[in-house]
Amino acid sequence: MQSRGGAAPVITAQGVDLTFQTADGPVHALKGVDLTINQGDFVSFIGPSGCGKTTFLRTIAALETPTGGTLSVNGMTADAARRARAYGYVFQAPGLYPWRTIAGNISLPLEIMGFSKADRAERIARVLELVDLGGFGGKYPWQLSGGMQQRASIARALAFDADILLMDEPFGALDEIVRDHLNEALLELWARTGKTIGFVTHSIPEAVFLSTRIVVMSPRPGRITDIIDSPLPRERPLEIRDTPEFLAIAHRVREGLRAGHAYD
Ligand SMILES: Nc1ncnc2c1ncn2[C@@H]1O[C@H](COP(=O)(O)OP(=O)(O)OP(=O)(O)O)[C@@H](O)[C@H]1O
Repeated sequence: MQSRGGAAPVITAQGVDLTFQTADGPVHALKGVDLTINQGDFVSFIGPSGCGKTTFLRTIAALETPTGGTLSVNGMTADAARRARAYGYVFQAPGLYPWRTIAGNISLPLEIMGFSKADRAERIARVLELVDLGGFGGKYPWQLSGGMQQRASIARALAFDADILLMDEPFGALDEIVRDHLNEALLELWARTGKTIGFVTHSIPEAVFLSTRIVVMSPRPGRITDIIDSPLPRERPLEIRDTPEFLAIAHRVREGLRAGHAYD
């Protein structure tokens, strides 16, 4: 098995297939996906558009149902894990309600889940600190920069303290400097909380900088073509991106992407 260092498997996919039936015929979004994600792993999914990255993340979150294979999340079916609120999900766009303050946005899922007012206040304060937005709870989304809004959406996903965080290209729309800053902040948050993270990205440096494992995918059908266990230490300053070790992993990812790319 792929279990390493004694860490428990949290997400296990075996032969996962997902075929969408469309008016133009079947689309094989995922084909024979085998993957084990262990407790505390930071796993990035990288690959060209249409290789099934988002579909796989959505399948883990039970937002899509596989048409074949088995998938287990925290020892349950993905659907049971969703009902047990096993994960927080961060979408590509922050998706904050403009008529609610930042604290009000973070509060919303907690209200739906029935947390008491005092418990909500305590959780909101804690997650705002975690994403470095202490003091911004009373602001409205439009009063914050894009990077701050995305941090607020991460805080919302963290507020009910699930062990798993699923993030679908959360920093894709941000400029490089902001992205660098958020990458560092995310690593810090991951180190502090010990969460298991699944992260979709198009960026090779981002995948290599953040991950303990990099999953390279290829389209038509969407499948895994390489899984790279990173030899980099967990504590990573941005300068690590200039080291030969970093560049060697980036090279392997690039080669994997090139091999699976159809250029059409
Ligand atoms: N609900 C759906 N119905 C039909 N086809 C779908 C649906 N969702 C995704 N697909 C198709 O499945 C394939 C995989 O899509 P997916 O969004 O997972 O790719 P991706 O790797 O995340 O791409 P991107 O990087 O562009 O976000 C694509 O061909 C897409 O068109």
